[in-house]
Amino acid sequence: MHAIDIGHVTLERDGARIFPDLTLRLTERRIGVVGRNGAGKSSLIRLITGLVAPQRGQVRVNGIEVAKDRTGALATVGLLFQNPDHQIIFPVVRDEIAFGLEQKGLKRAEALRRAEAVLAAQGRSDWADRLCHTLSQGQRQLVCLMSILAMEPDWILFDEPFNSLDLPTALAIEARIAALAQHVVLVTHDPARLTGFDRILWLEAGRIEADGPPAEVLPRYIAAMEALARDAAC
Ligand SMILES: Nc1ncnc2c1ncn2[C@@H]1O[C@H](COP(=O)(O)OP(=O)(O)OP(=O)(O)O)[C@@H](O)[C@H]1O
Repeated sequence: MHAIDIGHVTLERDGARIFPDLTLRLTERRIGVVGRNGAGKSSLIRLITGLVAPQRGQVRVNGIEVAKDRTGALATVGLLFQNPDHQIIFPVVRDEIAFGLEQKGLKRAEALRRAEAVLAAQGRSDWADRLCHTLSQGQRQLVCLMSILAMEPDWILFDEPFNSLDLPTALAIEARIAALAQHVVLVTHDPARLTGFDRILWLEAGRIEADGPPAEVLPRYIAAMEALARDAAC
């Protein structure tokens, strides 16, 4: 069963209480997360990947307690950061994609073979020997996505993947996300990217302000943000 289970989670970081008591069960294929700056969206993503551990409560993804079983978590959940340069370690594309597979225990030759298979599946075989820093930001983001796809996780999380991309590149990344077979959780400030999604979570100061289908949640969210913008303009 594909499910993210967050049970009575309290999360504090450096003394700041981010989630006082969060309970959520997520099973849909396409889940969008919206909210203002500081609402807790990135913290939620970090909890689901197991990069931060809650002080109280549990986070399980497909039954794996992600903060404790790091190997299980890496095989189950992949995270695409907003900035590919926070993710890319290796100079050459093929090595970057193979790295996670080697971490997973694959022999180097097999990891490289799989990296090349992922590049071929994405129509990017010619990138294998490219230096990552010679690719554009959108292309580097695709390298990060391919590194995740190589790991074959059941869930892929995206933390504001469209920021600092031009419109055609953002649309291309959106189309790639739409085509993924995996379950997706996508954090974005742009509600237009979430219209076809199954479920939207609206976070507000560490609480769920609204949770439901896009047609129900997004118009309320947009209206609230427009009201805040009007107030700020006065
Ligand atoms: N390491 C930390 N130490 C202390 N406070 C933190 C830490 N990380 C996040 N916070 C606080 O937790 C709250 C939620 O932060 P988070 O980054 O999850 O929000 P966000 O919704 O992703 O915001 P943004 O849209 O600006 O990226 C904020 O008030 C932030 O200041």
